[in-house]
Amino acid sequence: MTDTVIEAEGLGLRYGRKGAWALRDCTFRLPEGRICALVGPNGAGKSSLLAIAAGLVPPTEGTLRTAPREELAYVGQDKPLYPQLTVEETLRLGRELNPGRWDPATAERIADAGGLSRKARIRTLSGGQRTRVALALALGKRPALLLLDEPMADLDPLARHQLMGALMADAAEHGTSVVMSSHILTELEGACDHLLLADGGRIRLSGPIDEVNAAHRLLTGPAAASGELARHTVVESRTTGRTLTALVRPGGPVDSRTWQTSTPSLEELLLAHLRSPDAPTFEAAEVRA
Ligand SMILES: Nc1ncnc2c1ncn2[C@@H]1O[C@H](COP(=O)(O)OP(=O)(O)OP(=O)(O)O)[C@@H](O)[C@H]1O
Repeated sequence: MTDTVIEAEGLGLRYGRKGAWALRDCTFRLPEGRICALVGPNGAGKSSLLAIAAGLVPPTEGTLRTAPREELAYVGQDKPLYPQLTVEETLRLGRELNPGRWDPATAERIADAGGLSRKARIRTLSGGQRTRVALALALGKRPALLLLDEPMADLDPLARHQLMGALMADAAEHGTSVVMSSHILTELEGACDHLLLADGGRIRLSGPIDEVNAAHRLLTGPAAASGELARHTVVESRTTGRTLTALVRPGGPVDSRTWQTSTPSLEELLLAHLRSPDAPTFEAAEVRA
């Protein structure tokens, strides 16, 4: 089994003693070196999970084991930078705070690619420019695990594309594990190789994207044959006139005389799960404990 960079067991979090559970019964494993997409609707618990992994919030119940703090970098939604410092001073601070780890070339490459003046004060930067400086600081730390909470939300499409490319190249070169939450599926598809779907505080899909995809099929066939679906795990099924379309996890061979089958796109797969909150969870064989 590959080494594990995050292992959560029965993880739960509630804010305040009487608050609702933001996370509940989360058990999953993330193998080292993956680029993991953490997706889910608003309020699913993505930020809460990342905050626990970053050591910012203790879980209310259960455990999460991960890399030691000095090997973690976290970029949250509110990028806490010192407004009065310049870009250059901020990077210098990064070096001072991470003795023995700091990689100035990487940090400067990420910051400079945005055309930022190193003399510019943080308070004069736009939201997207601050994001770039925060990512430069995070990558300059040479982390074993990079935790990113909606990192690209305030970047323009060109900057997003460029920064995502730089991030992926850097992670591949150094074998960095990355967990990245986002609502922009196109940003994740192609860039990520591992998936965690959070929904209602639970993890509903977990595993390598290839394996998650391969476990699902989209079936189209006559509505009258709906009884045949009983042998499969049905995530979602919809009937339009006499035609039935279903997203299933096949429990055996699918009869090709009755059903047209195709592999769902990542988006189809995620949307079908989100529309069907009661569909059984899926954990790829590779990440089962
Ligand atoms: N500081 C807080 N105090 C109280 N409740 C909170 C706090 N932060 C989050 N919550 C609650 O915890 C739940 C999970 O929130 P969280 O921010 O982790 O979700 P999310 O998946 O990151 O959402 P989004 O996509 O909107 O950023 C929500 O119901 C939210 O209202």
